[in-house]
Amino acid sequence: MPVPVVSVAQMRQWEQASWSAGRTEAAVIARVGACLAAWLRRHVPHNDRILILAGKGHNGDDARAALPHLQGRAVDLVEVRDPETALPDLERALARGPDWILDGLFGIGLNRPLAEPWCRLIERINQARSRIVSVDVPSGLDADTGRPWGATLRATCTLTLAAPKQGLLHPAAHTFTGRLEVIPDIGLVPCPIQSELCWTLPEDFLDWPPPRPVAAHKGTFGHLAIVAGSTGYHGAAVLAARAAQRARPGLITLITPASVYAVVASQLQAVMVHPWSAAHPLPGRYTALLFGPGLAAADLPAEIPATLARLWQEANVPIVVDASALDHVPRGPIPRDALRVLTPHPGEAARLLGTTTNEVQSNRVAAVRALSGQFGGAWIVLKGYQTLIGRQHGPIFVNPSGNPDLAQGGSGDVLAGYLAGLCAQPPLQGDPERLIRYAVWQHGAAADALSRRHPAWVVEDLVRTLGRVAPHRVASTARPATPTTPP
Ligand SMILES: NC(=O)C1=CN([C@@H]2O[C@H](COP(=O)(O)OP(=O)(O)OC[C@H]3O[C@@H](n4cnc5c(N)ncnc54)[C@H](OP(=O)(O)O)[C@@H]3O)[C@@H](O)[C@H]2O)[C@H](O)CC1
Ligand SMILES: [K+]
Repeated sequence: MPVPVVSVAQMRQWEQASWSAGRTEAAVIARVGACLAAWLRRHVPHNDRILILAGKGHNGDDARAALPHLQGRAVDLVEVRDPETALPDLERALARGPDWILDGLFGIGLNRPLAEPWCRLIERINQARSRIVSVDVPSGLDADTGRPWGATLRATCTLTLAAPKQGLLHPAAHTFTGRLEVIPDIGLVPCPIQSELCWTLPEDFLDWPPPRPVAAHKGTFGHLAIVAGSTGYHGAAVLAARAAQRARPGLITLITPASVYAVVASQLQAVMVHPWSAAHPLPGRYTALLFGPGLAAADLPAEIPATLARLWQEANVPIVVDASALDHVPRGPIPRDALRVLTPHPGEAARLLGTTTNEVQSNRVAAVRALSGQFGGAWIVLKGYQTLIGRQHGPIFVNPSGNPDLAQGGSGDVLAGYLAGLCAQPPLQGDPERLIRYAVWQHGAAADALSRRHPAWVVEDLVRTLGRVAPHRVASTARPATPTTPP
């Protein structure tokens, strides 16, 4: 189950509900400590030195509770109840050159500006060349607003507990949180809070996609039609088709303008390729359609935008629209019960909304709502850091996977192809929300798996890795799943 994004007040409410139901603080803190240690054992090389900073509140208790689970590791603990008296101990510990710092100075209990000695201490820690892993919240950050209370630790990674705090998702907070990860199960009662924003967890996909029936054949898994590519952009069509293959629909047909037919067709084998013709039956026998990517050249056949506009308003099959094809989607109502998905990046979203990229980025949730509202309640995948998935009404899901190595031409084509390849499969069409969330998560998780192995990967590597990352439970003691070696 995805977890809600919560305010500090809501987190306190959840805490109180847990204590009222008989859960104890001591048990929760012990569990948090074990989870933090599990994360450190998984990510910190064995000979690296770890410094634990334990503050005066429960955030400090959490960090301290990791210690018993880190036997055999080089660990120092510094208690920081007062910034001035703790400074000599801190300096001694920093002189030992910790590779990692577990930050348990302040969590959601920080409720007023930090005095000068605290700010100096925090800046001193920032200057050390250690990777900082913050417990729950980077110390110094207001967990509601995402703004510093004077000074804030700059974490490489923030392990937030039970649910993300709303301030951590604020653009102003990103430089302090580093990569945001959620440790969902810390022993509280089931979350009593509902929220507009929900955070996708890898474990949401432990049982998804469902196993294939033993007697299934390629007809069981549908037939995707991709209309993509044009002069100068033929590679986008090839990438989308190859990524669609990784989703494993029964069949894929790629329809591409005659000007690039030969070059596109020569790069694909299992995918059937046809030159564009207005006479090609659409939706015909297809179980989903993808329009875009690469439909961008000035000499694009005029019937392609017209066909997209007609099908968008009439066809009963799922339609995914990406990249330059977004400009040809008609506003207004869409057929009831037919899946429609738009996958803009922030620049495309801004163009569709008649605003600026900065405006979109400053309130991404509002951009999703507005776009979906304009396009008949279609699903919107607003790409970028923490991709958002949602519609005009209902929950909006934040995707946790992916990293800056995805910022390269073609990665969007790959997402569109993979997503459409899943949309084409009748056994998966009954749960569009999970389908879209899975496609986005898998795309980011494949990038994360590649980046763990070597940073200089390219989009072609992404296509090979897509679909191979097995979802795992966060902060279990097991190692995270890594993809099998691409062929
Ligand atoms: N939410 C949960 O269900 C659980 C959270 N846990 C962890 O606990 C912290 C929150 O712990 P808490 O003890 O409430 O507060 P902190 O540890 O964040 O802060 C410690 C104290 O610091 C004081 N404070 C506040 N502002 C300042 C300031 N500007 N300068 C100096 N000191 C400040 C404040 O005490 P005061 O009496 O001085 O106001 C705080 O109490 C949460 O983030 C999780 O890590 C547990 O795991 C249990 C479950
Ligand atoms: K912290």
